[in-house]
Amino acid sequence: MENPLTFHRYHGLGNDYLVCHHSVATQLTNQQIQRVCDRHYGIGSDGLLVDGDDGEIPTLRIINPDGSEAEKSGNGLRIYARYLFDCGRVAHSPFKVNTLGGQVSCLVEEGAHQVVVDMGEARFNPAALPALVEGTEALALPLMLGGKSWQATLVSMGNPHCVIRVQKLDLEQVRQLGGQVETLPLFPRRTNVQFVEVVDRNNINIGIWERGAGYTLASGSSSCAAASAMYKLGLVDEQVTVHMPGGQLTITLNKDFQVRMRGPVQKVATIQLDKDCFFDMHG
Ligand SMILES: N[C@@H](CCC[C@H](N)C(=O)O)C(=O)O
Repeated sequence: MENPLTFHRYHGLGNDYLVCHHSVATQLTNQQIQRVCDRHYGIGSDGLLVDGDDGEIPTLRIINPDGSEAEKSGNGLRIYARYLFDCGRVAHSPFKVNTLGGQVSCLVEEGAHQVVVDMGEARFNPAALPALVEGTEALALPLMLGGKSWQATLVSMGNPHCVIRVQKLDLEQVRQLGGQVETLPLFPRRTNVQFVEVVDRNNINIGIWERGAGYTLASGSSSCAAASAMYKLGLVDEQVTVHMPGGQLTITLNKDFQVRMRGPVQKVATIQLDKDCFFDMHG
C-alpha cells in the first residue's frame, strides 16, 4: 500500500514549504510536525501548509517549523495557489482562499510560475498585531537592541510585523537581533521582523527574521509589511520591488493600504515520509 504521508515541496524565492492534505496533518502530533520540518532529522522546511479543502473556498493553515500556527503567509499563499492549480482545482482565473488572517484573492498566471495575491489591508493599529503599545499607530517606536536605539513601524498583514528602518542592510545584524525582537514582551504573540534599507522610491532591500522559523531567504507577508511601512512613512511610491537574499517580489499598494503581491513559485518534489523518522519520539 502507498505511504499515506505525502508532502509536496515548493519554494517561493527560497522560502520553502511542505504542502499536505489535512488528512495527513491530522495523523501527526505537533511534535511530529516539528520533526518533519527539521532540516537534519526530518524532511526540512520553513513550515507546513495544510490544505483544508472541505468547503467551497479552499482553506490554508500555516504551521511554523516550531509548531506554532501563523495567521497568514505570502509565500505560503502563492505556493498553496500553485498547489491548487497543480491539483486541477483552480484554473487561470482569480479564486479565494481562507486563512486565519482573513480571506485573500489569488491568481495563477499563465505558465503557473508567477502568482498574484491580493493580500488584504496593511493595518498599523498596534492592537491588531497584537503589540502592547498605546495609540492607534506605532510608526517610529523606539526600541533598544544590542545597546543601540532603533525605530520600528508596527504592521499587521493578518500576521504581525515589526519593520525596522536602517541606513544600510546588514544580514548578520538581522541574524543577531531578529530573535530578540521576535520575543520582546511588547509582542505577546511574538512577531516577524524586517530590517529595511530604502534604495529609492521603487526599491527596498530587506532582511527577514520570521516568527517561529528564524532567518529566512524571503517572505511574502514581510515584503508586504515592509513596503507598506515605507509607503506610510512617505519614502516609497505605490509600486515597490522588494529585494531579499532569495530574490524579488513586486508589491503594489493603494491609498487605502490594500496590498497586492506578485512573485514566483517553483515545485521541487513530492515526498513520501517514512514514519521511522519518528522512532525515538512519543505520541
Ligand atoms: N514565510 C511567510 C510567513 C510565514 C508565517 C510567519 N512565520 C508568521 O509566524 O507569521 C511569508 O512568506 O509571508
